[in-house]
Amino acid sequence: MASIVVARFVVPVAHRTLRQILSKRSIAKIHNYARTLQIISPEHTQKRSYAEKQVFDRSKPHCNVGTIGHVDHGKTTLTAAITKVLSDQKLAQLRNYADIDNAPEEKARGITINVAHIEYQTEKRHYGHTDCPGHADYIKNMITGAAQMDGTILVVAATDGVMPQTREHLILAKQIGVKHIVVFINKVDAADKEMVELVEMEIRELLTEMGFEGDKIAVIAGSALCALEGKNPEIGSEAVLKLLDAIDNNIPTPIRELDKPFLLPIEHVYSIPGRGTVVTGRLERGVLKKGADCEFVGFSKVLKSTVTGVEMFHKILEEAQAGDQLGALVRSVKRDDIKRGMVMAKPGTVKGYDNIETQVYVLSKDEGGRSKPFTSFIQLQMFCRTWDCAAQVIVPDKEMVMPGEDSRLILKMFKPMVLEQGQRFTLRDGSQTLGTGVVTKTLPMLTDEERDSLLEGKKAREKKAAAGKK
Ligand SMILES: Nc1nc2c(ncn2[C@@H]2O[C@H](COP(=O)(O)OP(=O)(O)OP(=O)(O)O)[C@@H](O)[C@H]2O)c(=O)[nH]1
Ligand SMILES: [Mg+2]
Repeated sequence: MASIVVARFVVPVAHRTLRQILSKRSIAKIHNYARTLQIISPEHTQKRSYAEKQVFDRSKPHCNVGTIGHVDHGKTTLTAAITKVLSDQKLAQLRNYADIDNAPEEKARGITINVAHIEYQTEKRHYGHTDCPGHADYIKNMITGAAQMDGTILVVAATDGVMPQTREHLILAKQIGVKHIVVFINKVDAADKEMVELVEMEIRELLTEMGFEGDKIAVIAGSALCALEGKNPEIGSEAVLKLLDAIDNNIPTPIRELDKPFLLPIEHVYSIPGRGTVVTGRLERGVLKKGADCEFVGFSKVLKSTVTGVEMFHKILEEAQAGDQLGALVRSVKRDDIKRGMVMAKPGTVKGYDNIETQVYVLSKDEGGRSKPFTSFIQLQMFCRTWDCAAQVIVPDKEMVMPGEDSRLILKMFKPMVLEQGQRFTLRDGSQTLGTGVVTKTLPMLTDEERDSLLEGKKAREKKAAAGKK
């Protein structure tokens, strides 16, 4: 006991000193370890996010946006300018350029993501804004889900026009499912009017080429630097306000999870004598009511049933809402018919897939990933919601994928599982996490021959491994 008390006092101090020496990843590990030993309270490590939560204004709808675009086109300057213009109206706290670029300490599940998260409000909405310093960080961020943008601000400098990364960022945004874009043509203080018009035409053409509505997308021209420095209001602060207005009106507020059909990833299944089968889990979305028809989907199965009771902490509920940890009593299905990893959903709203296209960020060695590249036909374990399933990987665009790189991958799964576009998952290779990804497309189901060949390949590998052991 005494040692725990001493440790509670010593560790936070030691932590500060250690921080200067150790990498962020090792600190995260130490935190986890210390928390397991109960010598650091979760509050100690989460102090900052609690403070942030207190100021979170729930009276306005929330929307996540961010700045993308070619290097040096002014993404960070624009981010700072937005906070400057809104701070004049008491709707944001001013964040200087240096503040934003010096805040690379965000972490998501042990992966360090060098982005700055900024908060501001307009009259209409509350915003979370992600400014990504560089190309690789932006991609990693989008894929790992740390920045799930509901819409994005594409920044293009009038002095340069469309550049390779403008195009590349747009392709990625589209691939990952960002549907709403507004454009800010920046640096108009340094370009003439014809040039600005030309750049606007060029952007609209590019957007159309990429499958966006190029003619309709809002394009605002201005100067982030002027707005930040409080000069030339017509191209400075006024342009930024116009941009914010375009964001308010062109990026729809995402549908709240409560409005969607219910979905419960199953964690456990129990058989309760005299009552029947109960499934438990955290309701991912929607509202679950007693009496609702439901469907169990996963591991090649689809079973229909009805929810006859909903309970939370052993108390009966009329309905559960997204986020609730619940137990649901279901009619006429046996315990052995259902298993962890299946999904209980409103009938007809989800489907099993075994062939999907994904965008995956492969962890570098420093981030805990593998040190060697991999090629097609590697077999990995895919973890998603409460399930995991073996999958064979096809690398469609290149010879091999290096650690630290992102890549399009086709995953052929051994069993059809519930998957949706935009769903995040993790890929593991034995006990090592290889990468994290997002489902970008579901593809036609595997044929019987394809599935047989997957299984044969698995058997052959197992045989080889067994022979190796002997
Ligand atoms: N003339 C002029 N310069 C600008 C304007 N906005 C930004 N700049 C300058 O452009 C340079 C790059 O700006 P940043 O905001 O760092 O660009 P970025 O897009 O965030 O760059 P990366 O994060 O490195 O991709 C800086 O020197 C800015 O001062 C503008 O409106 N006019
Ligand atoms: Mg920047």
